Amino acid sequence: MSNVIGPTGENVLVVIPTYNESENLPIIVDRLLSALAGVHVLVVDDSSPDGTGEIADRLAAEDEAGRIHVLHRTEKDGLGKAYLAGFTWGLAREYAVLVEMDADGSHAPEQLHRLLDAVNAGADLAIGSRYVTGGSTVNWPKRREFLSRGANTYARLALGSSIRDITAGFRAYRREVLESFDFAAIDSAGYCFQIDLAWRAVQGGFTVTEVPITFTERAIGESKMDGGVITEAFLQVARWGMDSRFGRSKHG
Ligand SMILES: Nc1nc2c(ncn2[C@@H]2O[C@H](COP(=O)(O)OP(=O)(O)O[C@H]3O[C@H](CO)[C@@H](O)[C@H](O)[C@@H]3O)[C@@H](O)[C@H]2O)c(=O)[nH]1
Repeated sequence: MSNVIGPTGENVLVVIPTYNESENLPIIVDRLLSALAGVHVLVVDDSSPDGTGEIADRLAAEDEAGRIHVLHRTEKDGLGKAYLAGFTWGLAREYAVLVEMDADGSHAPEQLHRLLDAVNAGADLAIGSRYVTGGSTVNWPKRREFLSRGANTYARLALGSSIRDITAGFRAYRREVLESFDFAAIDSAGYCFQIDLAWRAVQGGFTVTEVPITFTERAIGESKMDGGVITEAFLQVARWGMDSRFGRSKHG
């Protein structure tokens, strides 16, 4: 399979969802464009009260190369909906690969090339994984790691999937993978969106590869994880597991 990505990330759109990330956003965008000067960035902001959206607009105006774009949404509507809006924007343009990355520095832009290398080597979906050999977490509270590992074990068993870090939020999709999904049928709002899309890719017959990354707990701001996110993931995964066991519709 031919390389679709240029040496400094040309043809790649990095979608960054933001809610109250005013301090983190300038840092992450600077790190990203320093690491890979050829990528484009799309910030999807849900009218953050702390002014993240305005900061994103300023960063976009200041980047003479026109690599930074901003999508403003009217209210906080969950990670999944923010990504779907970002993907829709990206798929309407020429990008060959669309990347998911958090704004808070948990995902190191300096490691993005690992995901892009995997795509160039043939992966349709490359997942930056904490739970394969070489992957790790730094400063993550024990409670969060326990929850994350538990969610991954549960998803593996319920779905019969072999992906070690199916909840990971640092990943690169070939555009064809996203084009194959019916976005209108994707109703996962919170972090189970990550499981949802990875499972759709597996069921669609795409090649999913995990590459090791280091996940570092945010230094600034707060996680948006809450009880609703956990309950949604638990129920959705149970439903998808049953669907797949009983041969019902592909997904969702
Ligand atoms: N636009 C928008 N952005 C949001 C929303 N909720 C969260 N975000 C943004 O999504 C990113 C991840 O949110 P966090 O709240 O920082 O996530 P986390 O708790 O650190 O969770 C991480 O681990 C999860 C479990 O592995 C992952 O599923 C998740 O993607 C993320 O990597 C951040 O950039 C945050 O601002 C929302 O409703 N709308």
